[in-house]
Amino acid sequence: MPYEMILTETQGRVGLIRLNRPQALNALCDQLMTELGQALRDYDADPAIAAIVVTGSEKAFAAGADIKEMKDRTFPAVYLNDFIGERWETVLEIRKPVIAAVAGFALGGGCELAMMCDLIIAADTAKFGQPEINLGIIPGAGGSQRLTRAIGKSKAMEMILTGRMMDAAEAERSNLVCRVVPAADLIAEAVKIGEKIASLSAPSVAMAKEAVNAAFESTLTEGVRTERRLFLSLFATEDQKEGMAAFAEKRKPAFRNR
Ligand SMILES: CC(C)=CC(=O)SCCNC(=O)CCNC(=O)[C@H](O)C(C)(C)COP(=O)(O)OP(=O)(O)OC[C@H]1O[C@@H](n2cnc3c(N)ncnc32)[C@H](O)[C@@H]1OP(=O)(O)O
Repeated sequence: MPYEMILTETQGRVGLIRLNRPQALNALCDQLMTELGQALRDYDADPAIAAIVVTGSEKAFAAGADIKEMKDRTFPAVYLNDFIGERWETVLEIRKPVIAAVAGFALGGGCELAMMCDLIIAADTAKFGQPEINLGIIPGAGGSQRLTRAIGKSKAMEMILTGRMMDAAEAERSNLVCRVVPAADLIAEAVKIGEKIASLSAPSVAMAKEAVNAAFESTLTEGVRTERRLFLSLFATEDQKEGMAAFAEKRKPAFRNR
């Protein structure tokens, strides 16, 4: 499918999706979110791809939902059309690791999209925020929940109640992002993480993702139970035998994803 608002390219076994609506700072309109969802599904289904990087431009990862598109929507329209749910949560359905590579603004829905990804790597130019309060609304794509779990109640409350932005250094200190890198290195570093993941056993990668996500979606007891079930099931894979044999034999493992 030809895209108008995103660009896709593959680098080795990493699928790169670039939001490409520069005139609106990658504001997340319906068309962009539909295209993003399609590209994510395509890479998820592609056996040649092991990890996905979602990025924006130097100036903006995404400045949020498209305010101009959304401003005249009525309650029945947003409710009946399941605004947000319908298009925004595709990234949560993706089984392969999804890395958000954020430079510039990641605001509102942009910050929420980044937080729906499995990890966020940030350029030193990144700015995160949930400024919806300035528009007379609140976060609607999970920001009040995911930001609070990532950075804690007090800081999340301050950001969401005042609309204050957080720079990259603060985002790293607050555990919102895994790492901050110079802007010029952002894509290369994100792809490097994807390539490292691609070199590992796909079943263990998928189960590691499922186990970490269980920490967000269940109680500690349920999460530990999920981890245990996944951990034990990996002993049914050839890759577990190969990984441990390779360690004992002091050689590199040759994983076959089974
Ligand atoms: C997910 C849900 C449910 C909700 C949301 O996400 S609500 C949106 C939350 N985001 C915001 O409130 C951020 C809005 N944008 C800004 O505050 C500023 O644009 C900025 C601080 C990110 C950057 O300011 P700057 O002065 O550098 O650039 P602008 O001239 O303001 O923007 C350039 C160009 O982009 C258009 N733009 C920016 N953000 C959006 C947006 N979220 N929706 C639609 N359009 C956006 C902006 O209007 C301008 O275009 P025009 O010159 O053609 O008006």
